[in-house]
Amino acid sequence: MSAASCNNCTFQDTQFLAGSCGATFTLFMGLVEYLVSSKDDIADACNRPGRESVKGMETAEYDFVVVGAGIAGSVVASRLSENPDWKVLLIEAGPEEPTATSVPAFAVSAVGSELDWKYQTQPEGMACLVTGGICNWPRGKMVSGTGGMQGMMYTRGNPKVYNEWAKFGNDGWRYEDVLPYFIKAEKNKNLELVEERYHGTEGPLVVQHFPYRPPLSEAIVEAGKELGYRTGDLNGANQTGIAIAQMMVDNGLRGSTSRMYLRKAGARDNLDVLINSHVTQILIDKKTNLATGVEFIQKDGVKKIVRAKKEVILSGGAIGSPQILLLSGVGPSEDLEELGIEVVQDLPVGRNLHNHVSASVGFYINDTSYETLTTKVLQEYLDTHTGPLSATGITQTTAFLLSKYASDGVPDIQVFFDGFMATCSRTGLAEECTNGEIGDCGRRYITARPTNILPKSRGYLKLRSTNPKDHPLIFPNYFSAMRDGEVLIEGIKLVIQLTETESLQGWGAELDKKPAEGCEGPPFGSDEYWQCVIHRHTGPENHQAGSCKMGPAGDPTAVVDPQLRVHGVRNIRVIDASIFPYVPNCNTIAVVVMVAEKGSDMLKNTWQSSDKADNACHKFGICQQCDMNSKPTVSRSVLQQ
Ligand SMILES: Cc1cc2nc3c(=O)[nH]c(=O)nc-3n(C[C@H](O)[C@H](O)[C@H](O)COP(=O)(O)OP(=O)(O)OC[C@H]3O[C@@H](n4cnc5c(N)ncnc54)[C@H](O)[C@@H]3O)c2cc1C
Repeated sequence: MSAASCNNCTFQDTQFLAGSCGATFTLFMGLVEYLVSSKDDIADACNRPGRESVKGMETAEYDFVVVGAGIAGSVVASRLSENPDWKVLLIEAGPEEPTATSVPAFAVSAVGSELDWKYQTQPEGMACLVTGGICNWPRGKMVSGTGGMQGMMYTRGNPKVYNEWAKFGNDGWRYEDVLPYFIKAEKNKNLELVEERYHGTEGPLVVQHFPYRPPLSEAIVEAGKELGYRTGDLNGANQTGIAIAQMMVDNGLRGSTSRMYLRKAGARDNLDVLINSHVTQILIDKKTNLATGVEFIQKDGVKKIVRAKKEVILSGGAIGSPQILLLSGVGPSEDLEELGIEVVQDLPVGRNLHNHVSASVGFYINDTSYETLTTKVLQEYLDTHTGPLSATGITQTTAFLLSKYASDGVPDIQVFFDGFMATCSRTGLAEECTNGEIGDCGRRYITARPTNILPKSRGYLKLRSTNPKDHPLIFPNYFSAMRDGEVLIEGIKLVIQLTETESLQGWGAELDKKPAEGCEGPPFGSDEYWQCVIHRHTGPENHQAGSCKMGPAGDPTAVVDPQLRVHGVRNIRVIDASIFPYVPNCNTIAVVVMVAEKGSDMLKNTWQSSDKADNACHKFGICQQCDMNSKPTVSRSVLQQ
């Protein structure tokens, strides 16, 4: 940790970059981190809202307590605090968002560091076999959440996905209902590249192309076009196609929701942001099933509680939110009883957990250029926020494709590409190759990652113990639906076709035919071979969802209702990726932000009218008991007086 300063402002800036590339690179990467963190325009120290303690917090009368300052929580806390009459507390387990996460090229560098919860799945029979069936599930533990360690790609998924959500009884979640919230959140700065009627220009979330891209990214788009795919807006009327994706980035800096929403709201007197504080449970009155606040442990180990007059909002993500509910007695009764936890409400919390799944296909290209993180590149970034450090190499190119199993024109495959990322330099010298050697770099190795984005397999999580610091037991059940593997193998074949196009042959693209470790038996390229690859070298992906599923009261698989309120418990909502009935066929952040915007409006609608009614109650001296959802039972005519 070091204190970063801007004029007279300071904050505890967590250093993670030096250790992110292995021991040989520590010195140079440490220097890079020091230089980046010293820049006031990147560190933004004066606008950091996080505090390790808040004076008078325990006696403070918060209206709302929001748990988790990740993608969703940062949006919810800033939207709620727009009402100056409401006092809002946002609690985050990790530290402030480190400065070096702002640099796009270090998109995923915090993975594996102390800023990562480092979840691991229980051994699986059909996935990640090369590591004993255990898959890594990185999740961010810092202000910005997993938003501080992700690729910044902005995609919304297919309109039909939301129409399906609504078909399950989720009124108000059709595409036409959610589109206004995608638009509300967005400030699109490349309108010339998109179909305008689907995009917003007034929201906090800046969306545009990175300032830089390596020429190969354009060649990949051309390859897609040769195969007959369209390019253009992948978030408009037609999702299928290949394009340089739009990204959440502004002025060459990562566009986390903490930077774009929370820091702007941070100066408000009615918003407190408490960091390094791990929420252990929600306080629920067992007689009334009413949530009254939360319990948490601070960094020094001291346990505290804080009260919420109106609601507790869980935005702890697809692992954190169900874990907190389970610790609070909300979950499958048989699991809770096994651990001796008193059951408040029997609900399928932690079930329906699922994720996209991918495989990696490597190929060589003719490119003798050097490592892109040189001292010159660093200087360019520090001066103008442009150049290779302001982007994620060819990872900014993506494709949404249809396998032969796709139905209704909804893409079931997304392809990501990895390479040309300006990270992990050993010396920063201009002639350094990607492997850290000095000299002739020869050919360059890049990978494509076809991903099954409409998986059918469903897993679950449950508590390991009653200790809130213990990670839950995670069982993803990858490939338990056979079709998931078949779709993925189709994706691999589509990627190979891409490399055979004139456009990529111009780069000398050549499939890496060295058999993957443990898959030497079957003939290379046969379905049997790819089966082996996907099971042994599974790409476990990072779009975990569904563990507090949204559905109407009659749905036995639902945890929250279409207003995001936990069934049968009063004054708790879940607002994050865990509420997705099923994960949309795209990267998940744009969707989480949409859910957070919509959830914030639901909270405002509930409580602004309730406040009005309360005022009317007091004015006319006729206060009555509140009903289940805390709407005062006061007659309309009184409100209209
Ligand atoms: C390597 C990687 C790359 C990715 N790339 C992309 C991409 O390019 N585009 C995209 O759209 N998506 C991407 N994603 C996915 C995306 O980051 C997540 O879907 C998104 O962050 C989920 O948002 P959330 O608000 O649900 O949870 P999170 O962002 O994870 O936020 C949850 C927050 O709650 C906090 N928390 C949890 N438990 C507690 C507790 N007990 N007490 C206090 N605080 C708690 C956490 O510390 C965290 O800050 C990527 C993810 C990863 C890991």
